[in-house]
Amino acid sequence: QEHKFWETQPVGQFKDLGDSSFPEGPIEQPTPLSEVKQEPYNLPTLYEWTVCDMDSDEICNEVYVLLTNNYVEDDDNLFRFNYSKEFLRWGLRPPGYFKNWHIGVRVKSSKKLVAFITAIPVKMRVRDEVVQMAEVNFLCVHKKLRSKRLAPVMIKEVTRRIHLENIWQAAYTAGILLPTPLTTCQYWHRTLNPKKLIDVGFSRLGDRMTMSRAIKLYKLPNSTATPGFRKMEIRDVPKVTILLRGYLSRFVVAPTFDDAEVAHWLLPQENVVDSFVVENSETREVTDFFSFYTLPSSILNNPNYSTLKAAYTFYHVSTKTPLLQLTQDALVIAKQKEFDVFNALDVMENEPFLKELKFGRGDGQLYYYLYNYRLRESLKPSELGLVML
Ligand SMILES: CCCCCCCCCCCCCC(=O)CSCCNC(=O)CCNC(=O)[C@H](O)C(C)(C)COP(=O)(O)OP(=O)(O)OC[C@H]1O[C@@H](n2cnc3c(N)ncnc32)[C@H](O)[C@@H]1OP(=O)(O)O
Ligand SMILES: CCOC(=O)c1cnc2ccc(OC)cc2c1SCCC#N
Repeated sequence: QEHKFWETQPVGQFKDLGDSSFPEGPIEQPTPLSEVKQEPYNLPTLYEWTVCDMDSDEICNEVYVLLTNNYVEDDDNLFRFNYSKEFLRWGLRPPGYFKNWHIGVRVKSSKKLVAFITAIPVKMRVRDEVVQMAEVNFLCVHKKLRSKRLAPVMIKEVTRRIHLENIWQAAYTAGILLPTPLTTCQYWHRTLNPKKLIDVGFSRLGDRMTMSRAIKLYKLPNSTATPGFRKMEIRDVPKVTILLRGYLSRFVVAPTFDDAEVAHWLLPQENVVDSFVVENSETREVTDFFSFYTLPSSILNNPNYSTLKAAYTFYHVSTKTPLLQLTQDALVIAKQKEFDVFNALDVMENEPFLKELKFGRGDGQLYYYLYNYRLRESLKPSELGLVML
């Protein structure tokens, strides 16, 4: 099928699939910075570029409102992601971030924010190479401005600004198939509130499954089981950094985290990210770690519910406590915090515990992509150590 824009981009092309004669690595070489386009790409006349300063409560709110009404919906239009303002501030301002990579489009006359795209810097390891990349996310065009080829302009503009920082690779995900996925991942869902998921139409009662049986099926203990399981604190950062770096070195593609990045991404923040460590009471050693992030969704067209409270597994490391038990404890915490569902991708070593802990396979795929970087063949999800928001 035609990809008029993506055919022009340095990404693996569908026509080249199966041709393993290409070398692994960058597809295009860097351009001298003096040759990178200095001025922004042209927008249609009525629109103008704007930098969205996420420190400003007013602008952060405009971004929040645009995404709340126009961001990703599932195929059955049951849900639309409802990233919170504090989540957006967290996700978009990691150490070393660039304000002018938080790009908006406004209507010149009304100043209404009608489109958005972001990038953040990440040091990504691909096999044995650490490559400075950008993670591109939150691409959104207002529903009223769809199918006007605005997205390619947004993508070219964020690419230009990233190039100006002498960065030539990027990573991104999408729920749609584009040229050409690094890997294809599967969502899995662990029901915590069966009644609500049935009422909203996500889950169905099988013919032998009554509501009370469904509630019993998904019941969880009232407290965690692992001795030494506690909330992560700032004093844990150095040990968690060592644990996480060690664990992520197992995967073909994974981000590298220094202490500052672990502190940013993994220290608990209410309604944004929860993280736990297992500390051995004798040795004081931190042996395991688990985290999940909070991403609610608006429930569309339902008379009884407006919001789905969803937790998403983030990064975790198990060296002593079995991952199954660690995840079970995270489920217990999520249930205590009244999450309705606990979501996970089949990346890293997640697949084994998913089935054991009564996760159901979702019907949505998540495709991972690299920009301007070719791998000889696509990866299995278990070879990927990257979770994107
Ligand atoms: C070195 C640095 C490099 C940095 C850049 C790296 C690359 C970063 C890439 C971005 C990563 C973002 C990751 C991310 O944010 C996470 S995925 C979430 C994307 N956002 C949504 O789904 C929100 C709801 N949808 C919309 O707002 C619009 O439908 C969007 C804006 C999605 C498309 O607006 P539209 O009005 O529906 O469509 P046109 O403007 O007419 O444009 C159609 C063209 O856009 C291509 N398209 C559609 N959806 C795409 C998607 N999700 N990725 C990439 N490309 C996408 C499509 O294939 C076609 O090109 P083709 O003709 O070649 O097929
Ligand atoms: C109950 C299980 O489904 C979801 O949690 C959920 C919630 N909101 C969404 C909004 C947009 C959306 O667009 C693909 C999907 C969802 C999903 S399923 C895929 C995410 C996961 N796990």
